[in-house]
Amino acid sequence: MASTLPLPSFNLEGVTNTALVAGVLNTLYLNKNEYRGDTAVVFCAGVWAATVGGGIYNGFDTKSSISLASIGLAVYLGTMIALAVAYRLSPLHPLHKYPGPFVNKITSLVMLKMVSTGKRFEIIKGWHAKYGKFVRTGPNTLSIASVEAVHPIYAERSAFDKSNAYRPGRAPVGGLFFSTKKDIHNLRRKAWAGAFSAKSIVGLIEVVEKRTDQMIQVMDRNRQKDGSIDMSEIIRFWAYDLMAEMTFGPTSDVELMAKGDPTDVSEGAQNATVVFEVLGEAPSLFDIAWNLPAAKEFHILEDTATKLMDIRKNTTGDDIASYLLGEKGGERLGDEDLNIDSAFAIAAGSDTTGGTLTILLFYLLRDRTVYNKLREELDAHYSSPEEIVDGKVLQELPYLYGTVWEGLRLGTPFGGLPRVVPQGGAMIDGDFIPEDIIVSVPPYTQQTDEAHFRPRPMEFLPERWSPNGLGPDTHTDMKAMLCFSYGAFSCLGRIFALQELHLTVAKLMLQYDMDIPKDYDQQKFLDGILNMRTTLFAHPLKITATPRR
Ligand code: HEM
Repeated sequence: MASTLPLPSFNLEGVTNTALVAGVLNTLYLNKNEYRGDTAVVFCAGVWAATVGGGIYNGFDTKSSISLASIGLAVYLGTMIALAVAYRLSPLHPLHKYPGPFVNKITSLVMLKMVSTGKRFEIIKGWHAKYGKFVRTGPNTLSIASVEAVHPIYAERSAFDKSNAYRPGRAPVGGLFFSTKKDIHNLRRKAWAGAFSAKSIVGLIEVVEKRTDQMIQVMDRNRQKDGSIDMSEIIRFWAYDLMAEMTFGPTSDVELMAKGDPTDVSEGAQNATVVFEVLGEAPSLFDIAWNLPAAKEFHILEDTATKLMDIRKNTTGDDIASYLLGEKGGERLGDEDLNIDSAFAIAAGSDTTGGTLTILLFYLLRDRTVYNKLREELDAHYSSPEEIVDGKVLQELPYLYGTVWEGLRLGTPFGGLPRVVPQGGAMIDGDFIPEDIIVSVPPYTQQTDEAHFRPRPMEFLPERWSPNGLGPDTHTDMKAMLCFSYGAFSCLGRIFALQELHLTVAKLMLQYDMDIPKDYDQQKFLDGILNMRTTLFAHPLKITATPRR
């Protein structure tokens, strides 16, 4: 092969040997050290350009120098890829004994592609059914379908840090959600905690009441000629308006229910969440993507939040911003952190609740027995939506409580909650897992497993949450519910979200006779649920809703 190249063989040999050695050394280095994707691209481009320059300097023509540099780069990258593949498949790899799809053991790009389908939740569940409790989902990642794994990974004091899947490309590190180290994250969480105290929640729930009343008006206004209403969009707009007001108080002018979404704030934010979720499987690619013109998309919500925060800074109020700005005591966050955290507040509370509510409504409306039982329970306590004055009391209504938890069980938007095994490794459900391995417990697999929820784990049956359950063989294991996660990084809005869902479902039920249109394709709706830390609905939910009085 060398004789066909227009290069003196000693140079070709020199370059290939150097590239080979560099490839071996770099593989050894990268096995223990992190690298940034964009830096790697710049490094390779720099070495390639320097080799071209060196060739020209040594008297070769440009074409020969480019060939020489390209061959060198190919040998360098080829060596690294070959060594990585050999190591990942060899018995020397710490995850060698764990089963999983063959190609997943070689490259994390398979997971990236799989996550981008929006069906990670179902695919992972299928893998656990095929391979068992521990599944090797990537070269260095394990999915562990086990209630025993939840404590060591998420809940204990020694629980693990978040993985690089949370590293937001090249964004300045910071922000509650994106702080991967527990100690740094703890400090930031303190700034937030007051916003969700029992006292603050009372004020926040008033916003839910007001916005849900507005949603009812919008539903009436947006009823189509055939009587149907597109609930996916209305719920998305409701959730964004609500969270923006909770975050910025009355200074928020995110009014999607009133004005629509001409600048695609809600879609842009959802797309950004999807990109974060997908590229989180290959953080080095995220570094590269961050520098591309398309990265504008990531910032639509942040730009909106920055503008609103600039206005909000000039006033005071009882909103989430008041805690981040240090108005209620505590330290004020720096400007960059304020912008990131306020954008995150809107995304964290809107897509999650909106997606869950949409899926909950679908299941509730399609089963008339479930629907009628809930209606009976609510009618026995209230004669109109206006009579509901305390969202907390609603959680004492057993059927409503079961309805909300079934919605959370089947509608959870988080596919995985990846964490890194700390130095020295850790015992997880009887297995010693070495340090630096990325582990996660898959929420949907756990929440729909017959071992934890029986009978009929795939069915929406609110009774399973009541004391008598679905009969003597009922098993409902709250510990298997990962929808809000556990421990240091768990959902701060959990108590609020539960009240919000109870209140909204109760108000809609008391306001309307609701149903799913006869010709609505229910299977298409289910097939179109795409979960990527946010829930996209490829086939929007349509319902009918006639005022009851
Ligand atoms: C059904 C609704 C919701 C679900 C299922 C949900 C679920 C979650 C989960 C699983 C996490 C942890 C994610 C991870 O570790 O990757 C999380 C974090 C968080 N959620 Fe929620 N959430 C919901 C609603 C809300 C609401 C309404 C708010 C605010 C009002 C909120 C605020 C937060 C915050 C601030 C965090 C970050 C906590 C931290 O990093 O310390 N969530 N949520």
